[in-house]
Amino acid sequence: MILEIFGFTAAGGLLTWTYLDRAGVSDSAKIQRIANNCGINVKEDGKVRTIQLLKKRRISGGMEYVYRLPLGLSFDDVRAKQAHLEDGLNHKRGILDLTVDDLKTIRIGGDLIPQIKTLLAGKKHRKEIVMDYDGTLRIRVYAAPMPSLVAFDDRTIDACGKAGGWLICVGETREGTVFHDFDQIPHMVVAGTTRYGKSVFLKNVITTLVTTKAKDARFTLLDLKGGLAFSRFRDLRQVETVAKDVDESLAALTKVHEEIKRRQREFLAKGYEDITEANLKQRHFIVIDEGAELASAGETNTELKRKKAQCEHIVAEIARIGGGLGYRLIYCTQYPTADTLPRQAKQNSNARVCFRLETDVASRVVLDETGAESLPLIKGRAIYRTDRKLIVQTPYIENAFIDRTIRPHIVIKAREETAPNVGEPTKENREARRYTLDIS
Ligand SMILES: Nc1ncnc2c1ncn2[C@@H]1O[C@H](COP(=O)(O)OP(=O)(O)OP(=O)(O)O)[C@@H](O)[C@H]1O
Repeated sequence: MILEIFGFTAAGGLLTWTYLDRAGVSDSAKIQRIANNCGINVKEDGKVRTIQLLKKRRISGGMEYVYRLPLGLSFDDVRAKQAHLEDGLNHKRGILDLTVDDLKTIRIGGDLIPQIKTLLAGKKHRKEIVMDYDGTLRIRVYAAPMPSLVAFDDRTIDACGKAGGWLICVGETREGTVFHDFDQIPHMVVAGTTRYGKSVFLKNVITTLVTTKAKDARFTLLDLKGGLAFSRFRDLRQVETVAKDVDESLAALTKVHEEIKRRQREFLAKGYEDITEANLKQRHFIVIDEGAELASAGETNTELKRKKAQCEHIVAEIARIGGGLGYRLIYCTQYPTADTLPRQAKQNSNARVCFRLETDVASRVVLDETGAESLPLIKGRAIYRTDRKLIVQTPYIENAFIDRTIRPHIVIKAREETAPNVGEPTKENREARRYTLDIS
């Protein structure tokens, strides 16, 4: 039960509540007033014109208001005032999400005021708004915020497995769970400022696919943040490499590139158009975190610059031709700029998962529009952009859960201790490569 109150007064130990069932009416009037007061308007022929309400409807968890924008006002102008709209809608008002069971916890014989204060403290919500523009301005007002924590558990993996395809769970929206199918959209860009959930999201993806596609998934993991985030996956049967620096990344990418070229020749010779026609079940994921470390622009060391440029070239090739051949690129960065997000990777990645970013410029680099800079300061909150744009709370996966889940897939691997050279083995690098048996 959602009770909306205009405030409560405690008089003589009694609490007076005003119950309201016409939130929609008052919110539309408020939006109009806030719009006028905070400058969501333009002047035309001496008259002030603002947004004009066309219609409204109930939606799950709130109301949607549809407006016509006056000529000369852009969606960005309105979005810049999102905080004004939200604060205005929450002015002197709170939403209490109380259940009958909550009320039953109050001990009538006890001191009522402290009990009620404690109960209300945990139950007060702010209204949240979400805005969209599709020729008309849509403002959705939700009575309660989205969940700020969604747990990743066995049910998350089961839901992906049961649905078939190469599904992973992107997160929860207000309307339900959103999945991404890597066979429908092969490549993905993941971006977001530090500590908002990129690595956790990548771990969600790997853990899911290792479990649901145990036989067919393969991974090349480039962990340029020092190898810490992906090291737990190192000994999985499905994992080819965990590269930790530019040299190791170049070696791993070169190997993938050679495979791609080989497969391309094979498909050409056999007349297959793509992986589906070739009826190959295997998919090879190349996961790069942090992509900016491979950017050659700005690198002052000549040798390193050359290696990074080679890496960039291969990443672009994977993005351009890899999809149809069964290769999937997941490119992750916290510093999205034209230099750190290669054009081919971006153009060929029709899925973007974008956590909060510092600026609207960075948001445009990733999403081609602003928005990521105004996501709330909530870890795991992201925009999932395909042909549509959804705000999701990505699931939080615990390392202990990952370790338990992937344990059956761990194998004994011969680990290469040094791989100084890339490409065809020479006498020197054959000698330099030694292997140790790693028993985990
Ligand atoms: N989906 C989530 N739900 C709730 N909390 C999360 C979620 N994802 C991440 N967090 C929290 O945020 C912390 C940082 O997450 P993560 O390591 O994924 O950040 P990151 O974006 O990869 O940061 P960096 O770029 O600095 O490596 C986690 O340790 C966890 O506490």
